[in-house]
Amino acid sequence: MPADPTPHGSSPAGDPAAGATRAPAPGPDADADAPARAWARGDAPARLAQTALADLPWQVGVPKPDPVVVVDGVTRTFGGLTAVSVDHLEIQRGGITGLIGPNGAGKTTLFNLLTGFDQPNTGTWSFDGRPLGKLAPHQVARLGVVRTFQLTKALSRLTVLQNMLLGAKDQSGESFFKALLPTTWRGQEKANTEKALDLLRRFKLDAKKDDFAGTLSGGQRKLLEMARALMSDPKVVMLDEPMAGVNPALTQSLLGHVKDLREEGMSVIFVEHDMDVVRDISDWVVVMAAGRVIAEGPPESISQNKDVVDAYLGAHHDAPLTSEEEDRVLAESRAAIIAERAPAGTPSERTGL
Ligand SMILES: Nc1ncnc2c1ncn2[C@@H]1O[C@H](COP(=O)(O)OP(=O)(O)OP(=O)(O)O)[C@@H](O)[C@H]1O
Repeated sequence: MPADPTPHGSSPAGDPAAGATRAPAPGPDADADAPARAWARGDAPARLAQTALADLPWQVGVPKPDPVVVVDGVTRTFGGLTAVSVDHLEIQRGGITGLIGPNGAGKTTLFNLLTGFDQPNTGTWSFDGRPLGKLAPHQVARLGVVRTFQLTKALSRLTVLQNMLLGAKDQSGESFFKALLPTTWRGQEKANTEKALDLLRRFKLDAKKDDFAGTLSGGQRKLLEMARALMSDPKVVMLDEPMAGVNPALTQSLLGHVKDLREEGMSVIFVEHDMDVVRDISDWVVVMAAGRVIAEGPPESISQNKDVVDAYLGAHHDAPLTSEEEDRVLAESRAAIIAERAPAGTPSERTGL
């Protein structure tokens, strides 16, 4: 579903035309110690993330109080096309960050780069201060950054439980030395199976554990992907369009699961086109267009941002046509039909008109 950039919230800046670089300065009562006090009070993670982000200016590249992922100068080109060009981006620890943007903005490519599924032309990025460049996906996952895919990658010919076990951090065959000690890996396998079954219960997939993943519905596959991602005890979970193709009944359940990840202390970055979902669960929203980050801020700031509205309108292919556009399309169609009839035969012979 294409994102709807129409304003829904109200901007503290009071300026609906505020562009990406015209973010409000921190308010007079901006309080640098607020996040630390919130931690000390033992506030719920959702509240902590919101407190940490509350007084930040809505500025592209704005430093976060406690960044878990930091991206610097990352570019990726395909031939002449610059798919990603991100100067500086920080993701706040413990928050849910929504990554939005029109089709082709570079969101999935950025996900691919950050998780080792693709390599950039330039740039560096880090997780918890540790550079992640040049690492393979399984190494990135082992460090604590996992992802799901827009089109789910559940292996159809494996059972649900087998799919889960593939997500486990310590596979029995992973280490040659462990494989030489059957008791170690049997114990590990048992622990992994128990963990998988726990997660399947939590995601209400336990009754399907012996079914082939190929028999699951689209929504159930999304749940399976999320559950499998949790098998490796990640710190950062990156979800690529987790709600796409999911029926409304499962949407609420998926949204609940995403919020639960934050409650358990994980940082979530998710790509989503449905702005209702973005508004509902994001603590912070990053907007990309044509490979660049064009805006950042809390959800209510985004639909007010002129650059964001322009980016979406520029790419909004399914907006209703204006009457001028309708006339133009009709004229082009008529011209095409006439051209088609011209070379040979009568209209009825060629087109049935
Ligand atoms: N492997 C590739 N080869 C060539 N071009 C690519 C490749 N992968 C992505 N692109 C191009 O890079 C640009 C960014 O694509 P990307 O899939 O990252 O966008 P997106 O924001 O995730 O889009 P969507 O919301 O439609 O999934 C697009 O123009 C796309 O066609």
